[in-house]
Amino acid sequence: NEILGEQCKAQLDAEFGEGKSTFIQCDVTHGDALRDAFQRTVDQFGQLDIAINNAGINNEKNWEKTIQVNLTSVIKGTYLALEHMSKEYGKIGGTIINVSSMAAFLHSPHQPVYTATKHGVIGFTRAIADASLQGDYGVRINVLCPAFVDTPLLHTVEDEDNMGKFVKFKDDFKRSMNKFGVLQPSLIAEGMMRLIMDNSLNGAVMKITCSKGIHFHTYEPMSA
Ligand SMILES: NC(=O)C1=CN([C@@H]2O[C@H](COP(=O)(O)OP(=O)(O)OC[C@H]3O[C@@H](n4cnc5c(N)ncnc54)[C@H](O)[C@@H]3O)[C@@H](O)[C@H]2O)C=CC1
Ligand SMILES: CC/C=C\C[C@H](O)[C@H](O)/C=C/C=C/C=C\C=C\C(=O)C/C=C\CCC(=O)O
Repeated sequence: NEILGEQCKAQLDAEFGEGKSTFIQCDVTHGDALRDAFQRTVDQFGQLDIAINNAGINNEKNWEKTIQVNLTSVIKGTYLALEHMSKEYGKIGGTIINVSSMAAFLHSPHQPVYTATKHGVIGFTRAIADASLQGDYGVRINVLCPAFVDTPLLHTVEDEDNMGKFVKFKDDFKRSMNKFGVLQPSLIAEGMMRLIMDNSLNGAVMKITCSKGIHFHTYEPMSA
């Protein structure tokens, strides 16, 4: 979103001064665009410390595109970030956050493929975080799962162009929204800052909900 991206950069310029930020428009599914965006960032700032794979869509009609944006590009973004951060590549470490959703815990008939991608993001992130630890990459990799957040994405709930035949389940989805409430984006930013700053976190699954705020999912140890 070029307009919002430039507006965001202008706000950062006003707060922190010119030259501290850049906006690069990039379709994460498009050829080498994502690779180029990483390279241009490193060329401008000298190194990469933090990467957040956040782009996401909710399109059950073009569900292959949803897999490309929400899962394939998160994997691609993680691997590209590792090329610029991992000790494996002679770099100095860093941190990566992949954005999943509480949809990975509460499945809805309204968005089956979106839900599958968000499960995938958790599985991939936990496994690559283990690889980072055992392979001494020096990179912490965590996953963030917000519940409903007041952003344009949430307003596609009744949109047949996005939901396809599953739009008929919109009332089920809206009942969930009423039950669980809608978060403000500032709390998601707070969760992201915690994942960035807390050096003890790797492979963590952070959940953010109205009832419990910022907290972590715990997994039962697997017994034989
Ligand atoms: N809003 C919500 O209720 C929740 C959102 N999420 C996740 O949070 C993340 C951010 O979503 P929101 O800010 O809510 O939605 P949004 O629709 O406001 O923002 C999504 C952003 O992704 C960008 N994007 C979409 N396709 C892209 C592509 N191919 N290449 C590059 N950028 C692309 C859009 O331009 C937009 O800036 C997504 O991964 C979403 O699945 C997770 C849980 C709840
Ligand atoms: C058309 C809608 C588009 C996008 C919205 C996304 O689907 C979004 O990613 C979906 C979010 C779904 C959230 C669902 C559940 C929320 C649950 C709770 O808040 C439950 C409260 C506490 C549980 C605490 C815990 O289990 O740890």
